[in-house]
Amino acid sequence: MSTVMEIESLGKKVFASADSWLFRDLNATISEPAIIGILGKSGQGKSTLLRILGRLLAPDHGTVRMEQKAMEQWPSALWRMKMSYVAQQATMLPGTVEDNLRTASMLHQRPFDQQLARALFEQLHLEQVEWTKPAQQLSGGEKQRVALVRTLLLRPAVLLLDEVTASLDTRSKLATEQLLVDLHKQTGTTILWVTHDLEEAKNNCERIWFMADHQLQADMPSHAFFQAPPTEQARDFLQTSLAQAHPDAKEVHHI
Ligand SMILES: Nc1ncnc2c1ncn2[C@@H]1O[C@H](COP(=O)(O)OP(=O)(O)OP(=O)(O)O)[C@@H](O)[C@H]1O
Repeated sequence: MSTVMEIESLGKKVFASADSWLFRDLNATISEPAIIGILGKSGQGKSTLLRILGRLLAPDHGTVRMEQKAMEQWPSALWRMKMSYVAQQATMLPGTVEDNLRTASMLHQRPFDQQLARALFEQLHLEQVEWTKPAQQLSGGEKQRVALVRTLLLRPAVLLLDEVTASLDTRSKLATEQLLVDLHKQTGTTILWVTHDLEEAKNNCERIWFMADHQLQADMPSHAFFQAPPTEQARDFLQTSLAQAHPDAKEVHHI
């Protein structure tokens, strides 16, 4: 099987700054389909990385290869269909829920798979949502899940998820996590999953990428990362995140 993705010396400068890098010299190879959690403090460039991978932003250095072909050699629409970004703040297109579902497929010249859309709605507890409803009237959590379904209908090889469970209640969050894990198992979809929820990363991700100090500091199996965080920043990050999640705990070693 060919490599899923290679990231080569990728860099992005801080806005309008000639020599300050948000991250630089980022290298990683995803040699087989996986669910990878991307962790790091706020402002490390996790969303920016996903947006570059999804070709919504250009890098200032380096490139990304998919199927051994550099991103510049791909038509951008085809790249975006194969490697698709789902934003934290879901943006609904004008029109109804059904318009939203159909438009994404239409734009990418894919037949609209109504059966799959219905099945995904059911799995994500969206079956009560009328397809004739104006999409702008959905709640934040409904928009987030509809945006995910809209993207899944394109059957991307790589899903780039930016805190997609952040505005969901527990039941919807667990259903979404289960759907993503099942999808990976059944179809071999690779998932790059930015999250601030350590339990979510620990329970669902096989590998962890940890971003700190303008670099990808760790790329390792999830259990190893949580059991023995490899750098001081990683240890601090886990301690701080756990202390925030469990303010009553006296001392937290690792989860
Ligand atoms: N297009 C861009 N070019 C350069 N810098 C950017 C760009 N977009 C965002 N930034 C800056 O990069 C920094 C990191 O933003 P980003 O949202 O990628 O971090 P993050 O790690 O995902 O943070 P959070 O966990 O809070 O979502 C911010 O200071 C932001 O202003």
